[in-house]
Amino acid sequence: MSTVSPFTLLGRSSECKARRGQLTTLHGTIQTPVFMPVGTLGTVKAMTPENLKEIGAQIILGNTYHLYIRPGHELIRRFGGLHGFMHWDRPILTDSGGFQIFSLKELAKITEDGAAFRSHIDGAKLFLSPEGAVHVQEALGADIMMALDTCIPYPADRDQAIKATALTARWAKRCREAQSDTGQLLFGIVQGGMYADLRREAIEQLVEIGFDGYALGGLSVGEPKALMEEMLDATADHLPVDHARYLMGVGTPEDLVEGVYHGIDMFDCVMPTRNARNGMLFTSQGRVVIKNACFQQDPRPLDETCGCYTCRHYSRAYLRHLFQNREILAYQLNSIHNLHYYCTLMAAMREAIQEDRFLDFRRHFYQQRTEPFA
Ligand SMILES: CNc1nc2c(CC[C@H]3O[C@@H](OC)[C@H](O)[C@@H]3OC)c3nc(N)[nH]c(=O)c3cc2[nH]1
Repeated sequence: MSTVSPFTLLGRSSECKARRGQLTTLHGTIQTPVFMPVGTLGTVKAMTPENLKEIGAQIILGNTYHLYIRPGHELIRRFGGLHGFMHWDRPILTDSGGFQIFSLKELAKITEDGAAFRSHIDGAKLFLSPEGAVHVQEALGADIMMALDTCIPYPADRDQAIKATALTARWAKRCREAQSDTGQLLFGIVQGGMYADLRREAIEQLVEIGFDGYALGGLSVGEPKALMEEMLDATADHLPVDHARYLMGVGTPEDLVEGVYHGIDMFDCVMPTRNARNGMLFTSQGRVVIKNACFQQDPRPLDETCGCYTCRHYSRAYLRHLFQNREILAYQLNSIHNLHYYCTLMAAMREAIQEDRFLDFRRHFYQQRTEPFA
């Protein structure tokens, strides 16, 4: 497989580990740090591809497990892969399903060969080997594929973490060897539970195999924030400096700022879209719970400093009215705003790193907030 890294380091903060880079894929080059909206089932919920481009989304996520179960990767292949199927012509990253299979608990049986599980939809017996997970993602046409891993739950004892991390490394090698020569990128996933030494060992094993980028998995799985930060601080800069670093499933706006501070390049999280549908909106001053009665006659936009379509055209009173009536437009307008907030936050961090003023940016980011996000 290609040994030249598709990631280029463009700049680093002189005061911390924050870095600015770009990642070249078959469907274009991504400026990092970057937030990736989650589109598990081949759609970022309530958003059209045009909405996504307007809010600045560079790359979106899909999920192998879910798409493999329904509608199936062969159908999607026939429709031009995920790009053709969902009318998205920019990069797509697909997660391998390691997390979903781990979430199935007793519904999944993990062996050396792979993961046997029952469909959460109709109970059908299914199986995903590391090779199969790669072939499904090749059929989906993902620009960035993820190795099939076993995500370690929190808490997990050291012996359990050792076993799962070793299996993940053996599966990673099989994934790398199963790849066809399509130019699609493959990232390895670092496990190791909450044991920094196991994580550093896992990094060495994955770097030995050689991947196009490296993800920190097994975090944001219910551990205390301080523990996630401890793992980040102990491992992020043990990842190869000339490869992209992806922190899976993270996080709140604060998590993104702290992740960039620790040298992470890529993030994904369902929070902006899921919270949008629950009426929890992110603003530069902190969160707005739109159903609160205090917004009933509030003529102001969600965020006076925001330039998104929602903030340019609608009042808090109207957004509250839509949400209270469970109007479909509520989910669309709220999702546009929250994803615009996340993508704009990332663009501001890219600029701050470029101008070597990231710590100032980080201080100002916290000063502005009237209350921390959940
Ligand atoms: C939320 N916290 C979190 N997410 C995580 C995900 C993505 C979830 C996947 O599931 C859906 O989001 C819930 C999305 O589909 C996402 O991939 C696109 C992980 N994926 C893998 N393969 N391995 C991990 O160790 C892992 C850890 C996570 N921690």
